[in-house]
Amino acid sequence: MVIVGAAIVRNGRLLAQQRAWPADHAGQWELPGGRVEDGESDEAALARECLEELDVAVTVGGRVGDDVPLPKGKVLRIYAASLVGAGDEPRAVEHEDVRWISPRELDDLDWLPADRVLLPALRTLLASP
Ligand SMILES: Nc1nc2c([nH]c(=O)n2[C@H]2C[C@H](O)[C@@H](COP(=O)(O)OP(=O)(O)OP(=O)(O)O)O2)c(=O)[nH]1
Repeated sequence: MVIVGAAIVRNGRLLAQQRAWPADHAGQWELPGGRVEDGESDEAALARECLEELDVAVTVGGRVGDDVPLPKGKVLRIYAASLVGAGDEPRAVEHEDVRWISPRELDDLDWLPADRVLLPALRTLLASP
C-alpha cells in the first residue's frame, strides 16, 4: 500500500503538519498526505488529501527521494507540490498544527521516523530555485 506525501514549498519553506493522533504519534510532524485509494493515481490522492487536511488546492510535481518502507508493508512516497493560489493559507483541519519550516528548523522538528529519512532529499528540494 502506498502512502503519498506532499512536499509543499513556498518562499524557501516547507509545509509540515503536526499529528493530533494516534496517541503514540501525537505531537510528531509529517507531510500532508495519506493512503492512495483503489483506482486513484498518486497525484489525485495527494490533491484530495491536501484539500481534506489543509483546505487548499495543490499542483503536484515530481518525486522527492526514494520510497521509504513503513510498518505493515506500506511505503511512503513524496512528491513536490505547490499551492495553486500563492496567497492561499493552509489550515489544520484535522491536525494539531501546520507550520512553514525553514531549512534551519528542519532537523529540530520531531518528525515521524520515515519522514526523518527523507530530510536530506527535502533539504535539497528547498535549496533548489
Ligand atoms: N500522511 C502521512 N503519513 C505518514 C507520513 N509519514 C508516515 O510515517 N506516515 C504514516 C502514518 C500512517 O501510518 C500512514 C498514513 O496515515 P494517514 O492517517 O495520514 O492516512 P489515511 O488518512 O489515508 O489513513 P486511514 O485513516 O484511511 O487509515 O503513513 C507522512 O509524512 N504523511
